[in-house]
Amino acid sequence: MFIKIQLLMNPFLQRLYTIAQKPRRHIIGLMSGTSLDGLDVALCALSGAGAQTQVELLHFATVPYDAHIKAEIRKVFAKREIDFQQLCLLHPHIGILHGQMVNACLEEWNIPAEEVDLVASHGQTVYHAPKTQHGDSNYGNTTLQIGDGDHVAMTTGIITLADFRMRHIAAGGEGAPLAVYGDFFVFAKAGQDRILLNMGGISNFTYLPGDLDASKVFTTDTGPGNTLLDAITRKFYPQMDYDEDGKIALSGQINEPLLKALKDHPFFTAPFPKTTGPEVFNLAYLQTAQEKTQTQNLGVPDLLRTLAQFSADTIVDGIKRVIGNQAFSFYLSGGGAHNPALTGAIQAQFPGASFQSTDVLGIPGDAKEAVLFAILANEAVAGGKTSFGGRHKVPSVVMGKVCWPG
Ligand SMILES: Nc1ncnc2c1ncn2[C@@H]1O[C@H](COP(=O)(O)OP(=O)(O)OP(=O)(O)O)[C@@H](O)[C@H]1O
Ligand SMILES: CC(=O)N[C@H]1[C@@H]2OC[C@@H](O2)[C@@H](O)[C@@H]1O[C@H](C)C(=O)O
Repeated sequence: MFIKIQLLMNPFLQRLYTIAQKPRRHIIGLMSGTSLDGLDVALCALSGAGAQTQVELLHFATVPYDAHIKAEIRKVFAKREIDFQQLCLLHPHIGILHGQMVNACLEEWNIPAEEVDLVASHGQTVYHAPKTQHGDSNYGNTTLQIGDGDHVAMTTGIITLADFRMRHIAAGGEGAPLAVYGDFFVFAKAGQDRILLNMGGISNFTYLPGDLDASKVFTTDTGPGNTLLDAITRKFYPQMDYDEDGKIALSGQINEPLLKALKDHPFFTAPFPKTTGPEVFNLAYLQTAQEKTQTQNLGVPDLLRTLAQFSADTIVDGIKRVIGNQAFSFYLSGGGAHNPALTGAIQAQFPGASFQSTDVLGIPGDAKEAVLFAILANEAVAGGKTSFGGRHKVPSVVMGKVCWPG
């Protein structure tokens, strides 16, 4: 006599269980960063987990935000005071929009949704407030990403992992930078001390020691990347999103008093690792520094050149103070890697170091952050065993909440 034991399991949980056991998973990583340029969509094939992770980027696209949605997001972006209804409206709306953008990419790439195991959705950061920044001793670290994961899952029909940063905070981190996990799993190389430098709206770097010791891996934000450069470009040239190839900046001169005033903020003297955002480094911040130095009438080229030097100097200072002045191998990513006003000013301060894009490591610099979220989702379902040495700011946790597509 046979007794049929039927496991009572949510079929989606069963699907996830199967996905976790697959030797190779197809995961779409989504990132919409602080520059608000659009949604980065990276379809990756992943196998292994932890330091054995293998990732192959199959397809990548940046789906641009139209002017309307950019303006809608800006209403609630990095501001202390907002219309709360606007925030609530945008939360599911962006989830649906991101889901639709994924569907459009899959159609374009001629890939049925059934061939994708997971979507890993970062969402849109609207407010980032580590304790060191908000300063209220009654409260801890916090950050808010909108673009609800359930709506991404329902729109795509694909199990979605979302809201990655909260778990990092719950485990003692500041919610950023998360890049360290993907960087260590995929880009660490025995015998080579590497710096992975990402210059998006905000800049961060990961140090990967050549001895591959996870407890020595280090990551931090350093301050602005492009955020102030973009804000000034948009202010004076409303038809431009950014100073392409740093052309305007490179035609200007550095204003030393303004540069000094810009660096005069407690973020830069606070201990590492740390994180920040456009909540601090915005046009009001620049205006205060200009008022202090009476440089309100500075021409746009000089302003941009000074801002590029400000980003570069604070990146260099962070690396030199935390890791040292060795002849590292630098691998650049993020849109700032395309700006010679920024990269030139950094390279000049590390003579003898090698500078390349992460493209040479197989992951294009523009795709790296979206790929990171695919790696984090892979780790959430199939990994979770790497110890980063009990440091609370690099907690040894897996991240991402599971959202079912039905
Ligand atoms: N050719 C270029 N010349 C100069 N700057 C560029 C160029 N291409 C991109 N950028 C800069 O890169 C920015 C976009 O970078 P990226 O997409 O890495 O930022 P993000 O992911 O939105 O930000 P974050 O990583 O802080 O969340 C643009 O807004 C612009 O400032
Ligand atoms: C809160 C937030 O969205 N921060 C972003 C931003 O963009 C760069 C820097 O600031 C980094 O800290 C982070 O993103 C990347 C993906 C990270 O967490 O590593």
